Amino acid sequence: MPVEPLSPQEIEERLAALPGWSLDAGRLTRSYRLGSHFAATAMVVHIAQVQEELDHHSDLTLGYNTVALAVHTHSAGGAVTEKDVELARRVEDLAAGHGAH
Ligand SMILES: C[C@H](O)[C@H](O)[C@H]1CNC2=NC(N)=NC(=O)C2=N1
Repeated sequence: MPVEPLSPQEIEERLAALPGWSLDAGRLTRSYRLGSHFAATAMVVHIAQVQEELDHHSDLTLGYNTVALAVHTHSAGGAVTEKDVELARRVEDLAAGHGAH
């Protein structure tokens, strides 16, 4: 089933409930800082598991002690959709357990 693009107002509403997330160059983005490179790496693996479960994948960047995500929906022509919001929510849910902030 095709996913519909969210309107700018819908994106703002979703972002209001996702502190730390923003719309940057048409993608939902957030960066996290962690306690070590190993902790950041473990979070990347956890996010990869969620992305496989959802069959929805961000551009996921591992730094020394940072993890950054940028996501939009390829199958919706690069628009932001509920699938991106769902991934952002799932990442928020797991972030605290990794000590990410
Ligand atoms: C075949 C597979 O379901 C698709 O290619 C999925 C994979 N992950 C995806 N991720 C993102 N961000 N957008 C998509 O449209 C998408 N499509």
